[in-house]
Amino acid sequence: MEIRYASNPRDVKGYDGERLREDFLIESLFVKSELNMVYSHYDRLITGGAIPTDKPLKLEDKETLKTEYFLERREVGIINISESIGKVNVDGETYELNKRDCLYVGKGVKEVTIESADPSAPAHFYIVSALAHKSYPTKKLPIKEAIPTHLGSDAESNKRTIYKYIHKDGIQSCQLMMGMTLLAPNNMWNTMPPHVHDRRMEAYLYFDMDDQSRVFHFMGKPDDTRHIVIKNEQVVLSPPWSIHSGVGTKNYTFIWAMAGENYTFTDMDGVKLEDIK
Ligand SMILES: O=C[C@H](O)[C@@H](O)CC(=O)C(=O)O
Ligand SMILES: [Zn+2]
Repeated sequence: MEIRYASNPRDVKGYDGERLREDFLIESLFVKSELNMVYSHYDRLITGGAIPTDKPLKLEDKETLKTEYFLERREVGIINISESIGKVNVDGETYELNKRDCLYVGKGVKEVTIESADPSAPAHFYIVSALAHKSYPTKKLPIKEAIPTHLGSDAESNKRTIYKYIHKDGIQSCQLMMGMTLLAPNNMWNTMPPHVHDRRMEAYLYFDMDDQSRVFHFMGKPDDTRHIVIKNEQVVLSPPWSIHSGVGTKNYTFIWAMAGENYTFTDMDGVKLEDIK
C-alpha cells in the first residue's frame, strides 16, 4: 500500500498547492473490484476504500505490515457509504451493512472479507484502521441506532448532524474514533468555527457528491490556512496541529476518523473566527 509520511508544520508553510495535495489528499481509494489502502505515519492510521464486484475482497497487506494477518496488531472500522447492500465476513460470521451502517472489528480477528450483495450494483466501503493493544468485540452499529448530535444553524450555513459510532459512549475500541456528519439541505460548512486537537490526527472522507460538486477543505495552523479542492469519495489527512473544515459547492456528507493520544471526542481546542488567517 502507499505510504504517506508526516510533516513538520514549519515545512508545510512553504508547500505549494501540488505538494499539499501529494501529502494530504488521497485521490483514488475507490476503484471498482479493488480494495485500496494508504498508510499514514500520522498515528499509523490506514484509510481504505473497497468496491467489491464478482468476488469478495480480503483485508490484507502482509508486505507492508509484516504481520501474519491484518488485525494482528490493529483494529478497524468499516462503513458502507453506498445505497447498495454490503456484507462483511469476520472469521466466518457475516454482517450485513446498509447505507451508513458501521462495523467495528477488533484486534486478533484473522480474516475479514468484504463483498457486495449484488455485484452489478456494488457497495462502496470505507475502511479506517489504527494500532490496537487489546481485543474489543466485533460490533455493528446501524445509523438508525447511532445517537445524533445537532450542531450549527441556517444563519451560519452549517446546520448539521453528527453521528458518533466508535467512541467512548458507543462502540468500544483502543484508540480509533469514527463517525459521520450529515449537513442539512442548503447548508455547506462543516466544522466552522474550526478546532485543532494536537493529541489526535484526523481523516475526512467526503462523499454523497455528484461529479460537478467540490469541497474546499481548509487545513493549516489556525493563523496560516491553506485549502485543498476535493472531489467525491476522496480523503484528506489532517495533521494534529491543523484545522480541518470545509465548504461545499453543493451538499455533501463526510466521515471523520481519529486516532492518537486520548479517547475523548470533546477534547478539542476551539479556534475563534477572529484568530483565523
Ligand atoms: O474532532 C471532531 C471532528 O473534527 C468532527 O467530528 C467535526 C465534525 O464532524 C463537524 O463539526 O461537523
Ligand atoms: Zn477534529
